[in-house]
Amino acid sequence: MRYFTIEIANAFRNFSTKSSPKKPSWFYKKQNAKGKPKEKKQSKPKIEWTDEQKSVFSAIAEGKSVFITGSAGTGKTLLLQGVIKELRKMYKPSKVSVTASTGIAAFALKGQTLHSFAGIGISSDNRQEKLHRILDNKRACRRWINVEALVIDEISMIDAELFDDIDYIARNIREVDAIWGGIQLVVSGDFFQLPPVPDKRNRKSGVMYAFEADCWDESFDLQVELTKIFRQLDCRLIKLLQGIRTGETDPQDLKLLEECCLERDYDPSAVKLFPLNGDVTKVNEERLQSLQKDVVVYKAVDTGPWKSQLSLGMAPGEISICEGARVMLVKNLNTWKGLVNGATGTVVGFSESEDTNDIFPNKLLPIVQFDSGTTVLIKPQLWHVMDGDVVVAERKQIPLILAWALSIHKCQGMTLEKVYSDLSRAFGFGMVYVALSRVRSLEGLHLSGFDSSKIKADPKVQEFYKNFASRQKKEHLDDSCNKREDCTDSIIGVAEKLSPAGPKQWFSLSQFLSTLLKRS
Ligand SMILES: Nc1ncnc2c1ncn2[C@@H]1O[C@H](COP(=O)(O)OP(=O)(O)OP(=O)(O)O)[C@@H](O)[C@H]1O
Repeated sequence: MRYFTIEIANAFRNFSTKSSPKKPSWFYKKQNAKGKPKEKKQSKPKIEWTDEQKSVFSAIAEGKSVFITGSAGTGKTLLLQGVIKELRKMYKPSKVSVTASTGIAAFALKGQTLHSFAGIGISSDNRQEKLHRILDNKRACRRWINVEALVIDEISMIDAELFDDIDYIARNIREVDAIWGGIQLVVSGDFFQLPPVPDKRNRKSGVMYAFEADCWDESFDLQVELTKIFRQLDCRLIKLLQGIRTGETDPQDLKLLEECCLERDYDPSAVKLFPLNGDVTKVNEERLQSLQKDVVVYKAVDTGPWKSQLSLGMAPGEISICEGARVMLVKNLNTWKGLVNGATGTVVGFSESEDTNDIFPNKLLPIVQFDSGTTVLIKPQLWHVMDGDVVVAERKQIPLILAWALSIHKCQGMTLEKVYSDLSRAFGFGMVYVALSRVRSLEGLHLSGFDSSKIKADPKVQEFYKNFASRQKKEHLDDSCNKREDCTDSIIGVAEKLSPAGPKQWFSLSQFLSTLLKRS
């Protein structure tokens, strides 16, 4: 097997272009006057926000701090993207900081990790030491003073102590003795998904999740649980996943899972999900080598002072591919055509780039046939690490990773058509749920090494959501009582105004109406 290494900025210099592969017919279709493939203008699919999602937008517009939660596939990330747009209109874009607990989630929102925003790095300092470290860091201080709205995604992986530390830092640096120093906070995540990485601190204190933080309740004016699931349509799968999420599966659900374990013809287009990284690398390397084709290695070009942050995201520092390799897109290229983060396909060849841009002279780019049927020439893309609205690092790379196998940690947040998961080494809370909730249908799910003892939900999280549901129910009841009283008052008001002989003659009718409405 031969390897061709390509550094994107000098791409393909090492690669002989004399015998460049013949371009497929689709490549020449729809050329415009300048000889470039003509992109047909596509309208974006329309999003119909649900009432729950709309309630978040209203609260945001009123300057409220909001916690958005809900099962996998209820649209938390999509909603967050809409909210970020609104916040940027309300404040200046530079005043809105977008963060997440993991690099992958942060990149998906074009943000940065919470640690890097806060200026605390990965440290085990106590609260005061952290504060002093930030006070010595001018850029971090400026960020804290400048920010008006802070977004935090994938909150399930932030631990309670860090959540309290950051509130303390915000108050002290901004010198505002109000919760979070007066910042509008928007937090999103599902505590039934992957938990914080256990460390010495949270093991010792026994306090783990952000909702256990002292400042949690005070941090939000509104906490919303999204209930409409968009990712799956099959009621049986939705019920099964709800049971796995909360750790309460019934025998019928388990039977469905057992059927997914039955020997079926292995579908090579399914993504293999493993709990451990070692298994992922092994499978991908073995499959690549088994193809016995010339391999092209794409090396990312990284620039900017925060380059080190780039490796935390999904865009690989280096990717080796060859014809026949199974790959996955790690960036949304065209939502309408289904070329979205998580779309899988096969490399069917390479083609010389027609891009005359100086930075990319004569490049061979992979041609991928996606499982949806679309075949596309994949061009290099840019990923940014942002500090507010300033780009502090940039990566240029082909937006692909090998996709025979993926780790369950990496797939959190993705939607996948077909999954083959070996759960024999699944560990900890939420792992089985995260793996299984990626698929859209039962037909797309194939399991091995599964036994029901691997389904684990933390009792603390169960308790949190039980209280959450009863609180929401109570708030909903109070709200509808208030609305009903308002409605009764208006009807009585109208009746009194309409009375030709004054309000008194209408009294019995209005009293009757009032009693009726209050009773109903
Ligand atoms: N209001 C909506 N109308 C139409 N589609 C929606 C809506 N909200 C979400 N979706 C779609 O539902 C799917 C799942 O959404 P999303 O990935 O945001 O869910 P999530 O709650 O963040 O999931 P996870 O917890 O697994 O990360 C996406 O394909 C998204 O486009």
